[in-house]
Amino acid sequence: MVITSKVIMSVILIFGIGFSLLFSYMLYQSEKDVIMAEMQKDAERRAAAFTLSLSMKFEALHTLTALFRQNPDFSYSDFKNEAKIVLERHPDIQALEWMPIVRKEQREEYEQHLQYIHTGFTFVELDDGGNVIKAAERDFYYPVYYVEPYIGNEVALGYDMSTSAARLSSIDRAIDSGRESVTEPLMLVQESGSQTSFLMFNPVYRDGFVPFVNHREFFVGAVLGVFRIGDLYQTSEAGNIPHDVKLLLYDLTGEQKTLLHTRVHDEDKQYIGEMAYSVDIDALFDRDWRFEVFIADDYISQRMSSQPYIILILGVLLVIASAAYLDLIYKYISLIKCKNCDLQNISLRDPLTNLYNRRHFDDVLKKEWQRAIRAESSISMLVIDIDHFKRFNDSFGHMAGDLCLKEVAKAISQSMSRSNDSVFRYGGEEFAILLPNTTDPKSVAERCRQNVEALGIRHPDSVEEVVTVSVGCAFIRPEKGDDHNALFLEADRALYAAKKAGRNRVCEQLNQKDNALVGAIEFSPKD
Ligand SMILES: Nc1nc2c(ncn2[C@@H]2O[C@H](COP(=O)(O)OP(=O)(O)OP(=O)(O)O)[C@@H](O)[C@H]2O)c(=O)[nH]1
Repeated sequence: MVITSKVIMSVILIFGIGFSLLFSYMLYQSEKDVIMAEMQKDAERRAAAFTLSLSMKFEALHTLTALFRQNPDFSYSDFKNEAKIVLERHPDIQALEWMPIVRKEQREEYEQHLQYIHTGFTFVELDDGGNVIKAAERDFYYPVYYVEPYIGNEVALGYDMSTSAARLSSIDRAIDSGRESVTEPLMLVQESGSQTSFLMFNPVYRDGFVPFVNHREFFVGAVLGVFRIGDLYQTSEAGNIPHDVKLLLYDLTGEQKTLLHTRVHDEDKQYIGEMAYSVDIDALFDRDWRFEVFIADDYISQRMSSQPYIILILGVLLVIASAAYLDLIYKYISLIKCKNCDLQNISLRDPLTNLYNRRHFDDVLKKEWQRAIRAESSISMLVIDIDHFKRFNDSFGHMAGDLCLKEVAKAISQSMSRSNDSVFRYGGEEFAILLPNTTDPKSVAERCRQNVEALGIRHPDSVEEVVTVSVGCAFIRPEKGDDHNALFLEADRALYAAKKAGRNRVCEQLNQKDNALVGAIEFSPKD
């Protein structure tokens, strides 16, 4: 199979561009992986910062709780002083509160006790419409008794937490476990905006110890911290997020997934719906919180370097340049080959008639001779000579003689019907024709003779008054060891016979070994 330059070029282009694409895609992927890994590291760092910030606030709450555990009869002013110190360091805590357990019979005493600071103080609850009303009578109360800062949390003072299921379940957990407990996300009674909050209860027992059993019997109250999630989020390092990242904080405790807070820098951006990364917050005791990170559509493209594209463009250009260069080389080589062919062709042809020359005749005869031996086929030869050409030259001059030679050559060439028949200018006004695989050269010879005569080139010194040719032909089925010159000699002998018989005729030398007619001469129908 001959592989053309176009096929090679196509293969180079397809593979080269394919490899460039593959390589730049791999580079793109690895850069993308690095960007995603950095995003994950960043999310983890923010989650860690948020966790640390929460832990520090809880730690501060513990300090305040410790004071109550030492002295459960801590006064309001002592509480305010201690709480102020904590709040100075943690201004993002919404409020610090003391919530005693008050039995039915103690309610009046408790209410009166605080009325000297807050006139008209009473235990309160919310009605179905969310209005603050006086707390109904019940066996015991969990009222917000001390609150700091008071400003901004006025509504919370006296609020009976036992009326809120979310708060009550957290208080119960704290009492029974002797440990701090965090509520589910809820709306504060003092909330003026739409932020979600949570409370943290630190239980305090009589004598300051956490009892082994009967926790409820010894429970005297709880120190609690009130936290607005948005404020915590904003003040921690987690709040400072890049433009193209959206951070969502969820509570996953139980079966529900509750959105606690969203942090987004640029609301107008389009964020990919699928979560890019999530990281758990593990500072919240019995609650499972999680950050989920979403990235903008252009998050990766904006961080991506132009390297993969440069590699792709350079790769494609290099491949195209290589293919073009190769194409040039191919063209150059074929040009040289062509020139060589032309030169070779020139060296094989006769410049006057453009027929093959004598040198080439010898080569072709040897080859055809061998081929005929191998194929056990016949080979025929015609030898054609213009009649009285000397006279023609003498009458019309050498130049007219040349023109006549050209016309005769053309007429002879056009008499050939097979593509593998070859016409040669054997020398002077003599032509030789090789007819491979042919046993009847006489018909071709006769056609040549007639075609030349039909040219009608005027020849006053010829019998027919036009230029004619005499043709000698022969055929042979050569065998190994036979001399290839024999065929020409036989045809030439026939030509001699044709000349001798009066010219303008075909004469065949019957030379077949099979029918033993060697040496016999047979003339064309002209005679
Ligand atoms: N114009 C021209 N004449 C040529 C060329 N080659 C050979 N001749 C002439 O052809 C003539 C051949 O003459 P002869 O060999 O005597 O044969 P003839 O005159 O054709 O006579 P017969 O062959 O016996 O019919 C010579 O005069 C050559 O000069 C050529 O290339 N151009």
